[in-house]
Amino acid sequence: MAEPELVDVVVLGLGVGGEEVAGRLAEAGLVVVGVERNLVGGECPYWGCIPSKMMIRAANAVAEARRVDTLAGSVQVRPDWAPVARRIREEATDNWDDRAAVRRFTDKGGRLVRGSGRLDGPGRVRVGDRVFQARHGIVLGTGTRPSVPPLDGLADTPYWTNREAVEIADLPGSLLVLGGGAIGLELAQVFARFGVRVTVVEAADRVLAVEEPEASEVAAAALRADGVEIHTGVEAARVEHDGQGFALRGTDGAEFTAERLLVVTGRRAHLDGLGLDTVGVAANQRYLPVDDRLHVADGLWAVGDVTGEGAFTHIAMYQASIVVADVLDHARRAAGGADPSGTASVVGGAVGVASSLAATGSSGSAGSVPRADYRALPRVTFTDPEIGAVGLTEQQARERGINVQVGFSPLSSSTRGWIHKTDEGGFIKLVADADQGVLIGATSVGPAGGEVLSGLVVAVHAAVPLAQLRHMIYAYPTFHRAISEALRNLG
Ligand SMILES: Cc1cc2nc3c(=O)[nH]c(=O)nc-3n(C[C@H](O)[C@H](O)[C@H](O)COP(=O)(O)OP(=O)(O)OC[C@H]3O[C@@H](n4cnc5c(N)ncnc54)[C@H](O)[C@@H]3O)c2cc1C
Ligand SMILES: NC(=O)c1ccc[n+]([C@@H]2O[C@H](COP(=O)([O-])OP(=O)(O)OC[C@H]3O[C@@H](n4cnc5c(N)ncnc54)[C@H](O)[C@@H]3O)[C@@H](O)[C@H]2O)c1
Repeated sequence: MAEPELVDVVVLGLGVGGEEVAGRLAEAGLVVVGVERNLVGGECPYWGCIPSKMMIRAANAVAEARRVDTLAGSVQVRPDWAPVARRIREEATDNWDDRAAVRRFTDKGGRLVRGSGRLDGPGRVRVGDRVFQARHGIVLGTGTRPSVPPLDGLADTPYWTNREAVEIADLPGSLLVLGGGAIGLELAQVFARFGVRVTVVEAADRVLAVEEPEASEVAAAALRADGVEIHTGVEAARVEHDGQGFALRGTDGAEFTAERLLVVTGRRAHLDGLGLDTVGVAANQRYLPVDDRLHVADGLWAVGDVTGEGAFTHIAMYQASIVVADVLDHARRAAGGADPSGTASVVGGAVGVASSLAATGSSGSAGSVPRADYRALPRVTFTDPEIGAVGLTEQQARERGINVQVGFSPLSSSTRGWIHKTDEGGFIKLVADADQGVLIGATSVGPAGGEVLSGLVVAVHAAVPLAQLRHMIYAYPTFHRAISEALRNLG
């Protein structure tokens, strides 16, 4: 067996969260090995947020141009996928090549080990026949993969996941989308706006079922207006592919056909084959349970989608800053004692950083390491209109026994909504804790729903008293001014 190589920290998986942790710890002077088996940067830049938002930007340009017909005369729009595919290939993903990301990491002092890593006992990671012993800890940021339902016939067909959908050079004539969640809705609207005949099949009784029912209604109506067929409450039973196209049959016998099938029915964490059992952590869990400093076990942290705290890039980045502060804190405290391994110079780097952080009050002692707080977790589904939400939905708040007040205001009744002609709908919905006198959740749907959300995130995060929110000045005529009306309607 190879002699273990002694390092400070090993980060397994260099997606959004892992790369951030590994890069910042390396910049802080620790000896950091980052292990990545695919592309440094992970799902978001190559097959997730960035290319999908480029697709959305293009599709929204098409839709906005068509709105000229209602507002300003007439235009003829002939959508073409070629510039979108080219932009994704050349600008977003560098043809799915991570050389720039690798350089970004190694320039910070990190060491990249390409391969599939697994835990090999406490503090140890194995990558092929190389073994690393991490003095200060291991961080797991292995992300997720599509969770594909075990439907009869599906496995043997050339179905798409988000990866194939993002990589296409040519559009299909028709597309079945299995799953009406965030990915399904965003991509369904894009393809429909480029002329693809799109059908969404969703098992729950509404699309985007995790958000407010009013948001689901607006999203469904907007997609239908773009020509998308939506079938909710349909349990898929089996799939067939005859070389030309797909047929999807529901348990009720309904059949849907299309040239292509996109399966976007959620994600599952990469935990199998990670060697979790070698450190006493159960491997058969859906996610890795973590505490508020992202600890999984002694000397073991997790970051990003694997934690199950919300599969969003901003959650991975938020958690990463906590992990960085906590690992540096551990390194500083370890350096305060004896240095059995004799890598004092490396630890000296960590001590330097940790103590200077302590001096500025931003980290450095256990008490000042920030703790994760997800009360004001924001999420935005980038359909048009955008669906922004923060904190609890009305139903979640009621299920917690909170004395709930709800305020609602349709965008169409605000001056800006009326001027804009928000035919696709939009609204502000507020969920307040009447006893505490603060907002605990909010939804903002509209042409700039994700941007309008920011003020509501501050309100929930900082528990700004309702009285103070009511006596704020909201610029006229903005979309966000609808918040003041929703506040007036709280009851
Ligand atoms: C289509 C789509 C659109 C999205 N849009 C948005 C959006 O608009 N906004 C948003 O906030 N979020 C969005 N997301 C979610 C976002 O992409 C994820 O939340 C984010 O990528 C999570 O980062 P992560 O570091 O946890 O994992 P990942 O990005 O999945 O990275 C994990 C990395 O670990 C590697 N890995 C796994 N196992 C091992 C192993 N054993 N050894 C070595 N390497 C390993 C993988 O190869 C991968 O590179 C979207 C996702 C998808 C699929
Ligand atoms: N804008 C963003 O921030 C953004 C965009 C895309 C994805 N994401 C992240 O990625 C995650 C995964 O997205 P997703 O859309 O794959 O998952 P999701 O969990 O959001 O939605 C999956 C949908 O598929 C449905 N479904 C599951 N099994 C089914 C079946 N057998 N038949 C029919 N429907 C079925 C579910 O009821 C659900 O509505 C999201 O939860 C989100 O965290 C974020």
